[in-house]
Amino acid sequence: MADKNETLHAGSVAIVGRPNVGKSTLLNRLLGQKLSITADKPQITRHRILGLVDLPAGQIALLDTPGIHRIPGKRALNQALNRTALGALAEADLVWFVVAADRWDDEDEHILAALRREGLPVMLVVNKIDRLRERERLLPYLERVGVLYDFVEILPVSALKGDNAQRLAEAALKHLPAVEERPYDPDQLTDRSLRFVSAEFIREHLVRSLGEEVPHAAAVTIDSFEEKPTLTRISATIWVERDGQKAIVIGRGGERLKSIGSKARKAIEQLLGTRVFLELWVKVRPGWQDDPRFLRELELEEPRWPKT
Ligand SMILES: Nc1nc2c(ncn2[C@@H]2O[C@H](COP(=O)(O)OP(=O)(O)OP(=O)(O)O)[C@@H](O)[C@H]2O)c(=O)[nH]1
Repeated sequence: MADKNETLHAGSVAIVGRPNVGKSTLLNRLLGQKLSITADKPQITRHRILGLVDLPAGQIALLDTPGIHRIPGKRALNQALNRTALGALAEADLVWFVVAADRWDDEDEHILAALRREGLPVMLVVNKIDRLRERERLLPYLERVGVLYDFVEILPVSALKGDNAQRLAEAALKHLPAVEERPYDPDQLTDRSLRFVSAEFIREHLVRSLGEEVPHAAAVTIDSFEEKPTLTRISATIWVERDGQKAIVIGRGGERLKSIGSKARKAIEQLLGTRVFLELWVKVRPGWQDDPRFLRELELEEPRWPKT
């Protein structure tokens, strides 16, 4: 229950923005823990990931979403990513529209047009302020973009360094519905299974260790996941579209696959709090990005948040 004098607020906030703008980094920063995968390559987030932020004044169900592309192209995967991102808006009470402090382009414009159509309250989150070499450029930028929409608030932040991140969460709460009680279990981090998050951590290290082309052609599924008190045994498959990509992922003498496995294992051990035995396989599945059944296997269908 809320204290007598304190009003609790709770609700969902969708984090939207173009690819690579820092949405997942912001989610992880506010959770104080890694949940959503990040990389220095666009379009890494493929799912709607929910992370729960529990604060003294309330709770925020943060919805991280795939970067929205202006022109998604013909591939079923890309279209599904855009649908997922825009679909999160239907669940949201408030939107964080994330843009970069040093750039505003057509893709931002396109997303803003979609937000206008939805008519939800929108906070403009101007990220990566740590990258600005000349700080005096920030104010004119904020003035210029601030008039493009009736934003409920505009906040410059650095998701990477943490500047203003806490203020952003506190400011968002004020725009969420007042509630009698905390709707979520404060100990619950996400609506995703540990199995799902583990597959994502493997994909993160895969993406990080490869060049530009293969990451988008790669997917990860978990074949088995056996939890024991001190050891978790995981067997997973990395799917690619062509034999050449399989060879790249495995690397000379299996070195690359070994390194991906070792980094992913450490990340999963942190998440699970147990030792992890991780077995990785690489298999070819031509055209998986256009195979709706396989996309469903990858959980591109959204789960529902289990209310407590
Ligand atoms: N300098 C700086 N870099 C940042 C900041 N926030 C994120 N980044 C970097 O930007 C890159 C992309 O970050 P992500 O969080 O993966 O971006 P995203 O918007 O989730 O990307 P998509 O999955 O493509 O939608 C990573 O290399 C981050 O480390 C920031 O505040 N400052």
